Amino acid sequence: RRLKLPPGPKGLPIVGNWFQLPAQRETVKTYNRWAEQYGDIVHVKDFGRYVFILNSLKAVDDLLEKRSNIYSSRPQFIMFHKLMGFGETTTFLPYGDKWRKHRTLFNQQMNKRAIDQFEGSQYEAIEELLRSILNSPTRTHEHFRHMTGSIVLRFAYGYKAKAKDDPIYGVLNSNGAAFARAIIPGAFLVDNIPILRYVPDWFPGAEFKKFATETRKRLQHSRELPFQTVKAELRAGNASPSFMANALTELGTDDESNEDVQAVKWVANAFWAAGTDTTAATIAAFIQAMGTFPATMKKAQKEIDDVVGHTRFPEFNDRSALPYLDAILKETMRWAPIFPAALPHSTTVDDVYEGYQIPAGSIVIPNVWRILKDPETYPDPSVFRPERFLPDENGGICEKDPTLTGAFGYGRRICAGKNLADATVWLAIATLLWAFDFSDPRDENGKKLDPKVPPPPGAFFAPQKYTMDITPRSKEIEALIREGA
Ligand code: HEM
Repeated sequence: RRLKLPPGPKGLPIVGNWFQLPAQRETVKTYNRWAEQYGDIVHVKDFGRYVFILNSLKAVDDLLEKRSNIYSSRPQFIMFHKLMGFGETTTFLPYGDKWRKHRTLFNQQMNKRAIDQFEGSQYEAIEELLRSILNSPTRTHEHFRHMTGSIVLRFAYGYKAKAKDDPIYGVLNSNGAAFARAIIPGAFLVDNIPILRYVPDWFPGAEFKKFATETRKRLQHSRELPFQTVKAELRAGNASPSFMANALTELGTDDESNEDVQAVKWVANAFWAAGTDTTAATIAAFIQAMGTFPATMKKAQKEIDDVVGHTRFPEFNDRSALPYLDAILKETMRWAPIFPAALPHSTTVDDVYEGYQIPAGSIVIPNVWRILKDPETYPDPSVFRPERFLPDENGGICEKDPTLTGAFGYGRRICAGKNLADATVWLAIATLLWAFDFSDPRDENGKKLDPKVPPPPGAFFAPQKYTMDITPRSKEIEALIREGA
């Protein structure tokens, strides 16, 4: 404790830097400004909590990767984690046995063989996407969400969503607004003045308790409804293969007092919560890049035409023959990382790094945006250039794979669904490039989009709403899309 803390902006007594913390505005801009001023590791204080922002690949590698045994917990907030109940989801569990159980369940379902079993539902979802784009090309964002949502639902529960307005979406999304509000540190006073959680519900100013109770109820319903459906199907012997059906069958019980059954329910829910918008946003960023960089799009389409032609849909088996597409996938995740600051980690014991103290319980935030836009690692970072990930004339690849340097996070908390995300995004890239030409992305006022993709205001990169010209690449392809495979 006698060691100094890393440099950072000066705070006020008691509240620390609470007023300067970016909440949902200017997150990356604020972190970058502090990085310029104070260096690779910046310290700020949020009331009594120590917060460290890591601004370089070296710092995240040294701490979140090499010391991941002590940098893999999550900060815990009273409102979000305890009162609303989000603290039980895989993503926000503290490091420990419960979290390990969740990750084991994830790993069993996220290996390549398990994902391959769901290829059929991925093909169905992508074909529906193509037809939807043909019919209403201005509503791509909605189509992407339905596509990724239906894949995740098939995967998690064996449920086949009928259309974009399937009632299950309403149930699973019912907490979106509450989540977005509560995830902002300090959004509720009770987080910084914990004793407030004990004020009676009728007390003036205690509306947060009602808000928390309602959120908790909706969260429980979104876990229960699909669970009860799969349970009934299993008992009737007509359950489709899915994560939940397989896991319950393996456990040999659906008894809800069993801890393992509870874990299965939460993990299935995390598939939805963590896997739908993330994947859809990545695909939206990809077509924005294609519309903005037409030479790259043409080059990729030539590669696909040579391997696939216009008389069949691309398939996963084509992947090894399409190296440029893999490079496009990596470049999409670098160019527009959808979690510009990943998710905050926290430390479980006191640590020392480069002569600075990092107390147990500190919040540690990786500045992913800065790392993936560092010109030392990725020259001309704002340019979408997949070639950076292909072997150069000496056969070496000089630029680091962004799926390993931040786009999926770090260490033991690295994205639990990255194999499914990789498969879905790859299939979307291959099939969309095979099917359509994209051009002239523009915002809602018809203004051309900034090709440099500015950092998002908050902690999640939801590509801004845009439209673009989307046209089928040939009559044969259009006919195939209308017919289906
Ligand atoms: C392109 C799509 C996706 C991206 C870019 C992405 C990115 C991320 C990132 C940055 C994190 C935080 C890692 C950290 O804290 O260091 C994360 C965590 C997580 N992701 Fe993903 N993700 C994607 C898709 C998915 C999918 C499809 C699923 C599941 C079906 C999923 C499940 C999870 C879970 C459960 C966690 C929390 C892991 C933990 O805390 O142990 N993600 N993801």
